[in-house]
Amino acid sequence: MLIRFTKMQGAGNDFVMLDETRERLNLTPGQYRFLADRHFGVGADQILSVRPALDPGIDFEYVIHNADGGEVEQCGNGARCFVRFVREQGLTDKDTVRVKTLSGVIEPSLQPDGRVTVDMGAPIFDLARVPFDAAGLTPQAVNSWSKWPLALAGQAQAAPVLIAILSMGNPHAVQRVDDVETAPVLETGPLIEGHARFPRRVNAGFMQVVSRSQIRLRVYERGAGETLACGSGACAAVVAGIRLGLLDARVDVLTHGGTLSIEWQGGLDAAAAPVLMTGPATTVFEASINVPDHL
Ligand SMILES: N[C@H](CCC[C@H](N)C(=O)O)C(=O)O
Repeated sequence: MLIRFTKMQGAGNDFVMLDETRERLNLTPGQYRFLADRHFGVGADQILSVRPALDPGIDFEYVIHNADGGEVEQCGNGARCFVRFVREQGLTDKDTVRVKTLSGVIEPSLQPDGRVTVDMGAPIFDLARVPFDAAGLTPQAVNSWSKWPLALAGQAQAAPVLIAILSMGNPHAVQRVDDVETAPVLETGPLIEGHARFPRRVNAGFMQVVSRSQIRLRVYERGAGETLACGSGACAAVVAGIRLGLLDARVDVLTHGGTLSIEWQGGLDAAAAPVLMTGPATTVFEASINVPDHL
């Protein structure tokens, strides 16, 4: 099947964009994996499909598949690329679009400086909705925020202590490290991602606090491995830092792929405040690829 696609990236988190507004491609998980494959396909962290909205007041639907072929609920960097894509493809003339994903509605907006701001909605702290199975675990209570030691199989080093388990529509487990460059991201990231206490697996964030307005972040993503940036992961890390009293409301998140600016006016008494993320969204190239039919 010959498929036309657009390759995009947001802070180095890269995507294959598919326009399904006129017809569904009905791809299989194996075909999504093929598109994401950096040797046999196009190469991407996620495949993002644009579909017509079915609900009034919603402009588009947005379907996200990780490189492993699994469908997921949210993708922050992808949301920024999404709005640039629908504008460049002439699918809308709006600067702000309302987009429905598996986890709800988000609103990416094109900014005059070329960056894109996304209202990512409010973080979700209810562990059952992350989901996280806390049965038998006793958190180390810190203020009103719990720290969760997470025993990892076969690891000699001490169990990492998660300072935050929350959902940005997709699941995140955040820990604080002294130096992201020496943190065991590739060793413990996969063990956290697939840990049995996360029934739908999890994105594992490693956050280094530089100042009250700057962090460095690496994320071992569910279904994609370590990416150059993770938008929803940046939101989760900043929310965690603010809740612990380590960060102010506006934080620059330095990732290997670029800088994301996150703002959250939430806190212990305003947890329902939305998280705003601003960052780049770039079109790399457009092309077509022949996707094998039986994958
Ligand atoms: N791997 C993530 C999806 C993409 C998240 C990331 N690309 C972002 O920018 O939010 C998950 O399985 O939830």
